[in-house]
Amino acid sequence: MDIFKIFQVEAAHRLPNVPAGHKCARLHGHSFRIEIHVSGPVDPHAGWVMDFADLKAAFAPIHDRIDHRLLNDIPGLENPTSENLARWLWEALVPHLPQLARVVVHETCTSGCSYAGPDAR
Ligand SMILES: Nc1nc2c(c(=O)[nH]1)N=C([C@H](O)[C@H](O)COP(=O)(O)OP(=O)(O)OP(=O)(O)O)CN2
Ligand SMILES: [Zn+2]
Repeated sequence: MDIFKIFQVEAAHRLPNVPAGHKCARLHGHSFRIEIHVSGPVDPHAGWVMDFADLKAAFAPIHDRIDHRLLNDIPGLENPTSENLARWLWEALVPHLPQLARVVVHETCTSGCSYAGPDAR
């Protein structure tokens, strides 16, 4: 079964590799909505895959690294597209959360990215 928790991150970015004149080359900010999904069996006694609180605790140090930051300043996020942010989040989180199944980055209300790890297409 797959469970998830949603986190809100306020952050600024600019995209350095877009074509000349692209609006996203300018510094701007987003209220990123980030879904962290884990999957596994439902423990028959607890009745859950894992405690949502443990999921929140695993994400907390990463939230601190990106919230109210300029993403371009963070090593590995020099080109902070949704795709690169999703991959960066995966790599930061998976050592602490081996049940990680998917990272979804909602950059705006209408745009985002879903990443299920390097073994998925
Ligand atoms: N594949 C990607 N394309 C774009 C990314 C990205 O990370 N991956 N990022 C941007 C910009 O950062 C921009 O902030 C978001 O783009 P967009 O969805 O075009 O933003 P709008 O709010 O203008 O969208 P509308 O729904 O058209 O109003 C650009 N592209
Ligand atoms: Zn943007």
